[in-house]
Amino acid sequence: MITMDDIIRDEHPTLRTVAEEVSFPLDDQFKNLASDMIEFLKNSQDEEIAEKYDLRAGVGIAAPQLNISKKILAVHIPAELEGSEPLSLVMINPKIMSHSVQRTALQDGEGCLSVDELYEGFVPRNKRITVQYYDLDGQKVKKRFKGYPAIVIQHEIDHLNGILFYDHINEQDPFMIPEDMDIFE
Ligand SMILES: O=CN(O)C[C@@H](CC1CCCC1)C(=O)N1NCCC[C@H]1C(=O)Nc1ccccn1
Ligand code: NI
Repeated sequence: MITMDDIIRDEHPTLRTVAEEVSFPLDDQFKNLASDMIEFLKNSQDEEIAEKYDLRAGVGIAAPQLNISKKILAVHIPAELEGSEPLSLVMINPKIMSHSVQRTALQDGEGCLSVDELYEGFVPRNKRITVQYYDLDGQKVKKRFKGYPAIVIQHEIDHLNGILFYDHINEQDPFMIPEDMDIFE
């Protein structure tokens, strides 16, 4: 099972590396990795398991955070989460095909399981995105996302491109709200 010891932390070079596309048919190792990633997110959201294995609750994880520089990400947003639809999926070779001009940012900013320091400030994200990706069976999928799921997916796709959330925070005024951005409560 994946624990916090498997998650690399900032300054590790893999976090700043553009990950490689995965080829199909998918090796079993990547199928196993994908299910391990989803299992980690579920475990991290389970109070007892998280307590037992000292897991930090997470709603998304990308393979580079496990020092695997491949374009694989997992998202697991629980049904109980206020203000979001539930979402549980694995994306392989994801690409944002189009997005809204309108942007949004989480009211409390963002954190990252690979970043132990706190970076305060709004992280501007596209409000709506259309993502093309492959599922574990190699099926090509094209799907639109908005709201909290769209924010999580953008945070994870950033990891595949060596980008960390604080790269997006305005240095002069971390809490500035540009004209085209709203705050996601
Ligand atoms: O790349 C992936 N990561 O770095 C894990 C991150 C991904 C999210 C950060 C902002 C958008 C995606 C993550 O999940 N967090 N960031 C650090 C600590 C908190 C934790 C979190 O938001 N947890 C959570 C939220 C709601 C319900 C349950 N748990
Ligand atoms: Ni992260």
